[in-house]
Amino acid sequence: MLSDTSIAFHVARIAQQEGAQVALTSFGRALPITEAMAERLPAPTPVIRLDVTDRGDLDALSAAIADRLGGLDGIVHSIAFAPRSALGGAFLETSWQDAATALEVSAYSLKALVTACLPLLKEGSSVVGLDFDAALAWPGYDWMGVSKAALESVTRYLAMYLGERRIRVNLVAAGMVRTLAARSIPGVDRMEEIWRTRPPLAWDVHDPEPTAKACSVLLSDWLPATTGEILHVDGGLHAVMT
Ligand SMILES: NC(=O)c1ccc[n+]([C@@H]2O[C@H](COP(=O)([O-])OP(=O)(O)OC[C@H]3O[C@@H](n4cnc5c(N)ncnc54)[C@H](O)[C@@H]3O)[C@@H](O)[C@H]2O)c1
Repeated sequence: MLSDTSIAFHVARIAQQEGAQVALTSFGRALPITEAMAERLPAPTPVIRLDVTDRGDLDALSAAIADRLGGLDGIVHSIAFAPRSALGGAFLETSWQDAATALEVSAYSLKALVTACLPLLKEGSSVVGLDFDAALAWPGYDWMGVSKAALESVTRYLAMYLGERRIRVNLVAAGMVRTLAARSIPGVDRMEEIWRTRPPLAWDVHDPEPTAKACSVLLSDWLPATTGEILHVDGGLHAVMT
């Protein structure tokens, strides 16, 4: 998480209010920011270093979690990144290298994170990722949109391969939430306008709570037979043509 607008901040807050113990991950220059944000959460929250593209960080992850929390019942993947050239309308010019960075950090990382944590995950564990509806092409979302389509597919494959261990893997496809990452997408004003005017249920881009609550439900044992699912939390926008 990069600020108290981050979706992950609110997932952590609600999970703690519901009785969960939570650890956060962060890396590089964001690490001290995440540590400062952790202080604002209702309960003590360790921060573990993790760059999802760093093999060493991934290899050290399960031992660090076991050390700080003693075990693991759930994972929230709230991670995405695309280089500037992969967003904002330059889709036809984006190099493979920049597209590959978006795909690795935003989609392959779900597999990397889950397998790194696998020694700790047990029957009934739940993995939840943050998605942005990839059934459509969005103005300016470009290779991040392609990465979300990949994330949706990675989720279905993880659901298939982890089902026999009774580990669930699902996504929350959220509507626009005004976070630092969202504000950095060129053309985001047009996207926000879509959410201000078109969903059947009124949608507030300043309110991450509906998204965070849905993550908590998927983390809990209230949906024990649901996996490989994409739960839309977007005011119903995905379902209508208005
Ligand atoms: N904000 C929205 O409108 C919206 C809507 C739907 C889905 N989402 C998704 O929600 C998730 C969280 O986004 P957010 O809007 O809260 O923004 P955010 O900037 O708070 O979260 C993105 C996080 O990704 C992390 N990250 C980037 N590269 C990483 C790497 N190599 N290793 C580890 N972590 C890395 C950043 O540190 C940051 O904490 C993302 O997957 C995003 O695509 C956001």
